[in-house]
Amino acid sequence: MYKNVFVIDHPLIQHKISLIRDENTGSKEFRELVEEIAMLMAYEVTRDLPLEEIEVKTPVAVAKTKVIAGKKLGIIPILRAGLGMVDGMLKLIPAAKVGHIGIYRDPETLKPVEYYCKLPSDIAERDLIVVDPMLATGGSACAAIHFLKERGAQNIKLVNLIAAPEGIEAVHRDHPEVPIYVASIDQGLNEHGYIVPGLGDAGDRLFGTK
Ligand SMILES: O=P(O)(O)OC[C@H]1O[C@H](OP(=O)(O)OP(=O)(O)O)[C@H](O)[C@@H]1O
Ligand SMILES: O=c1cc[nH]c(=O)[nH]1
Ligand SMILES: [Mg+2]
Repeated sequence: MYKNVFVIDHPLIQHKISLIRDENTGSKEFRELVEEIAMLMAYEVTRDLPLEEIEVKTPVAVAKTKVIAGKKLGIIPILRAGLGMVDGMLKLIPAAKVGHIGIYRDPETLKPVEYYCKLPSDIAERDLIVVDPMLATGGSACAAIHFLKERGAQNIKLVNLIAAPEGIEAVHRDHPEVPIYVASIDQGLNEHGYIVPGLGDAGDRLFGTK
């Protein structure tokens, strides 16, 4: 439907997305599920990593076999809610470095407000995976990607669990080359800028606030 958007419809991911949508799912289970979904999504998001051939001596013979070709990766969670996806991603790509960008959405204006940034020093040489469970208006993701580009990042992917069409369109408008990986594209936004049906406030549900 959208160009450069990958909806990951694996049954395990879809099942777990249904569980985190449920308002009766508590913080402990919500956190565990977000981590698991992030790990499963990492499998798809890393599908295009380049390989190189090496030789490995097995107990029987020398095998010509493949390993990932030394790509440097970075995982960039948008705080707070993006933190919930980091450990799941790191389980599959443990050598990745992690850079944090703190952004919250002003509840009145819905505009992103930046409050923290700590990135690996070689950010410009890394392929970056920006993670945040929710893509609503797209303001936070667009700001984070803009911030990374200002610091030299050239190869950026965005990974969200649930996206609204408005957010996808905003990212496409501002950063058309950035592929977006999502588990669901929902109906849209309500008058408070929440994704419908969505799952509510991902940060609050992860950390038990509000
Ligand atoms: O696409 P947008 O309209 O910008 O909305 C999405 C943002 O809103 C949420 O963060 P929130 O502002 O609730 O901060 P938090 O993670 O600290 O709870 C979410 O985790 C995204 O970062
Ligand atoms: O539905 C939404 C929208 C923005 N942020 C969230 O956590 N949830
Ligand atoms: Mg929040």
